[in-house]
Amino acid sequence: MGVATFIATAIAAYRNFSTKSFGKNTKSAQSWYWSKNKSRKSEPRNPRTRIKWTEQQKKIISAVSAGSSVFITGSAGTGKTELVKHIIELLKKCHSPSGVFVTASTGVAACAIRGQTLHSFAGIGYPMADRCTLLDRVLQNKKAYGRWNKAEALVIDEISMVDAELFESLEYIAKKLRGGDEVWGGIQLVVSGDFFQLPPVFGHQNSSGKEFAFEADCWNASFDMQLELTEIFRQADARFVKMLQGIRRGDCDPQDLEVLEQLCSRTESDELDPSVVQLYPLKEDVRRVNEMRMESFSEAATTYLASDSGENPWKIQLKEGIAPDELFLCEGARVMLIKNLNTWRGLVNGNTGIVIGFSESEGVDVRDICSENLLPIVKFDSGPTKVIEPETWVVTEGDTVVAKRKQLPLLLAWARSIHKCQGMTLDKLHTNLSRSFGCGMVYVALSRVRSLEGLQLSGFSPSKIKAHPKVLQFYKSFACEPSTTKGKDEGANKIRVDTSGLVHVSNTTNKGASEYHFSLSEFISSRQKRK
Ligand SMILES: Nc1ncnc2c1ncn2[C@@H]1O[C@H](COP(=O)(O)OP(=O)(O)OP(=O)(O)O)[C@@H](O)[C@H]1O
Repeated sequence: MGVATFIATAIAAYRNFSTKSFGKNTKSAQSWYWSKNKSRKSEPRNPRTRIKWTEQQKKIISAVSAGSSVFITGSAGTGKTELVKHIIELLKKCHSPSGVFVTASTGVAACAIRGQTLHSFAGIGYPMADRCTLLDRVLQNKKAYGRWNKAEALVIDEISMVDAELFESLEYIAKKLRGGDEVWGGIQLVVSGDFFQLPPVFGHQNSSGKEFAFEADCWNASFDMQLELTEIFRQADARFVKMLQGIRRGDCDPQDLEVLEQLCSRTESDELDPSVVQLYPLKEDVRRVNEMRMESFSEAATTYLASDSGENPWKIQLKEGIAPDELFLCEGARVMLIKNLNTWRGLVNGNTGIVIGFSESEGVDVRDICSENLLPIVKFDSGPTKVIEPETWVVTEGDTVVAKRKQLPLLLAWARSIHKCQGMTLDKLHTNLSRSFGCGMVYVALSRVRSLEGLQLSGFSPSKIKAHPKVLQFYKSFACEPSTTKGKDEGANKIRVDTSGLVHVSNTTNKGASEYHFSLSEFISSRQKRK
């Protein structure tokens, strides 16, 4: 009881502290274009302080405060990353800050939580090898050895892209280096991600046929608690949430399929709106579309070259992160914000807008990234207009900043790859899924957008919706459905397309269940006839 009260008081004190430390930054407010008579005094407090944690999120916060290792999972937009960011601060208060290591499976995800990639934290080098070789490499790497010994807590975000072999090897290394029999050598683990999203990039089966991290022998022993967050914040429309839940599990019922087909035909008949972010499965399509759009402008572009400090391999991670090495902008360029600047005014990661001009940089000298010392003025689709100043991305090792990148928090936004959109929230998107491959890709693409109204589709076919059978099996242990989902409609057809392209239509009523099988072409032509 005493401990619980202490923890509750500590959390409350921490929240109070973090509330006070927010909203102090008036620097960015200076570059606002104020609407007439608006007093800066009326500027509302940063709403990040207004996040009201759900009971599930609170449960996780309490468990972490009590020293438990947790696995946080849940659909896209359930607040995993938001929660992880809060937990990182909490861990730094529970442990010594230098003993808390923040990592993610990819550079983009790592930069989003101000951490480093799991690979670079571990110091295991390349190429992948058996666990004994990896351990040898760490032993020869003084800094990596130091990190493993110093670690009191380890955060791993976007776990879906970490394979079983890596997870097992890291646990082995932790145990060997730190001595004793405790799993992960006693390190408190906070792991987050959704296995229905993108699988490991170089996902290969090890000799025992394992792919996903949850297949690692040590997976269950690694956690005191595994919890699936079920309240979705990104989308409010129950119909869209239900559709996304089906797609996440590799299903799509006839009504949803009809909606998706309508979205496709609407897009085909419309000229592609350049204000809409285009998501592509392949990088080459992203590059082609962005370059093509930039070339259509006659004026010369202003160049912004990222300014990096620190040493390799940390600097290399920044290159793999979200802020680009080079950014070419001109009036009319479509851009997307890649940092939260002011949540209250809707200037958050993923917001899109258009460059309407450039302003001589007065307060801030930006000659290190732009020889012309110019800053772009962006008119955001959500309304506000703002001069965009450079931001800094850091790689931290424990509490030490080991590399920094200074760049504008903008990307050309006509097109983007699905792999680099994980974690994003978009108002409008167009996704061309004709070259979609593998499991989870359709789900990741579609779940970025807030509403069906903001979604345009092309190249879609039901066979692109894929969920890995092992992932489906794994999630059977998390029994509950998202709370905004109304649950399975009794008597409604459920459609599943298997990897061979065979369509399975099942119908479950309280009188029993039936299942029918069609080839994809039979299924599509029968649906066209129905129309
Ligand atoms: N308790 C909460 N109350 C209100 N909004 C929340 C809460 N938790 C998270 N959010 C908001 O929900 C949105 C989605 O959160 P977040 O990006 O953390 O989701 P995620 O589960 O990590 O998604 P993804 O799997 O797509 O990366 C964010 O705008 C976040 O601020």
